[in-house]
Amino acid sequence: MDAIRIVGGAELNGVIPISGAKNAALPLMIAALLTDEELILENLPRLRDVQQLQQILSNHGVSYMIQGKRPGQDSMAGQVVHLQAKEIIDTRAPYDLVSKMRASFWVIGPLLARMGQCEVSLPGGCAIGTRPVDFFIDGLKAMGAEIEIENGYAMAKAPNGLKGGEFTFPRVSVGATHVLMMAASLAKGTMVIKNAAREPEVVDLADCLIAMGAKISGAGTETITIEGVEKLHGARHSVLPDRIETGTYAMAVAMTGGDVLLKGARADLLQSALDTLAKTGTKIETTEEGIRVSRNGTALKAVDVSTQPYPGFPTDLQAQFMALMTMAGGTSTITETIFENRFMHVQELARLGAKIALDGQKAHVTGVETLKGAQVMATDLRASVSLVIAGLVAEGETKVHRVYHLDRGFERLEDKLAACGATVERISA
Ligand SMILES: CC(=O)N[C@H]1[C@@H](OP(=O)(O)OP(=O)(O)OC[C@H]2O[C@@H](n3ccc(=O)[nH]c3=O)[C@H](O)[C@@H]2O)O[C@H](CO)[C@@H](O)[C@@H]1O
Ligand SMILES: C=C(OP(=O)(O)O)C(=O)O
Repeated sequence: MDAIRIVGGAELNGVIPISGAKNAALPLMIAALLTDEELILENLPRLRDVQQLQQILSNHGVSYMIQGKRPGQDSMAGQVVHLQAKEIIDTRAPYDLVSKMRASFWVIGPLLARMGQCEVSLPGGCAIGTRPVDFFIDGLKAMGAEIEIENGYAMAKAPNGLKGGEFTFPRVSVGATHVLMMAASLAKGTMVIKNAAREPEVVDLADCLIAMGAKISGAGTETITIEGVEKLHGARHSVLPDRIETGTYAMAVAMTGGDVLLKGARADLLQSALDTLAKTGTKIETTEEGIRVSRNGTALKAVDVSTQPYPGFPTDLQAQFMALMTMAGGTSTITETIFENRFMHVQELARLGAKIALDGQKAHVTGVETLKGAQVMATDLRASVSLVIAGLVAEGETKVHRVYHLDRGFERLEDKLAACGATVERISA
């Protein structure tokens, strides 16, 4: 299996293009199930999760056509993909496909709304906690669905169609907000979702659904109101830039030092993370082209952080920030509040010489003078990239194994870093 080999020590200087967001692309692709007309998505990233979802959707009958590259188009430009669910040929989302990726469970919303019934395997995804689906089930039940869990499948039906109503999430859930919003778009009457996720990806999905004819207001706030319509139509929508990829490369530059333009990045999508990074002594500037990140000679300061739903510091940047703090002056306390088991990178960072003490949901990271290269592997996507960030400054060679995690969510990671001066390559280990 492939690994990423890094020889630490080089500064990053240059330009890194930011891809379309994985966590927006996935629900947007799933929204294609809501209409028999064509949904055209621009700026879709080239990722394993996107490919995996393509397979799941084609199993339901969605045709998928990647528009050819235009002459002179930048090789890093996102794909333009045409999706069309003219007819839903299968309402079963089988274990083999769904178990590989959490977001594939989200087909439950559109399938139920359009077809009145479906059977969806309980999901898999990153090993970062138990990740139950109770909010999805309770939310859909509040819309009149009947759902039983049988043999590892959610068996869902809505014999009289889905209807509006009100549902308050016990805690913020991005996925369940996506699903209720999609389901309610085709329900009878008005659905009010309270304590909804405010993540930019929720707003992106709402924008696309509105372009498809949905009547949605309040996306990006705690209360979303959806007035159901009989039918949705085709639309063209561009996936927003990936705020987690942006934050990851910003932290990589903070770690190595240097000066990099994150082209196409939008600061408003990750202000809390950028503010935290600025406190470490990293310079952040917003330009017309994106975000410029630099650190030239200033020492890294230890900063405490606690993950929170948007607009707070994202859990998907926690591992990367921890990698950065391993080289800061002093001790930083990092608190994970979203997932109960998202510290799997700690023991791997320790292999590189990091000093981290775990105390329940808190990690106390005491900066060291140097990290030293080693063989490491991680069990999830963001944990894997945190090891790459540490490897960029570790003395000697670091090999990050299980690259498939990285390929789920980072498009051409090694090319983007190598173009800015890092010694990094993909090897067959
Ligand atoms: C593909 C995608 O967009 N994934 C993101 C999405 O995951 P995902 O949508 O799975 O995460 P949620 O926002 O649903 O999870 C938040 C918390 O709610 C809990 N919960 C959720 C649903 C439920 O039915 N019951 C329940 O208890 C979860 O276990 C977790 O502790 O948001 C997370 C939180 O920002 C990110 O880390 C993931 O990268
Ligand atoms: C946890 C993540 O993905 P997923 O929800 O698909 O497991 C992530 O993108 O960091």
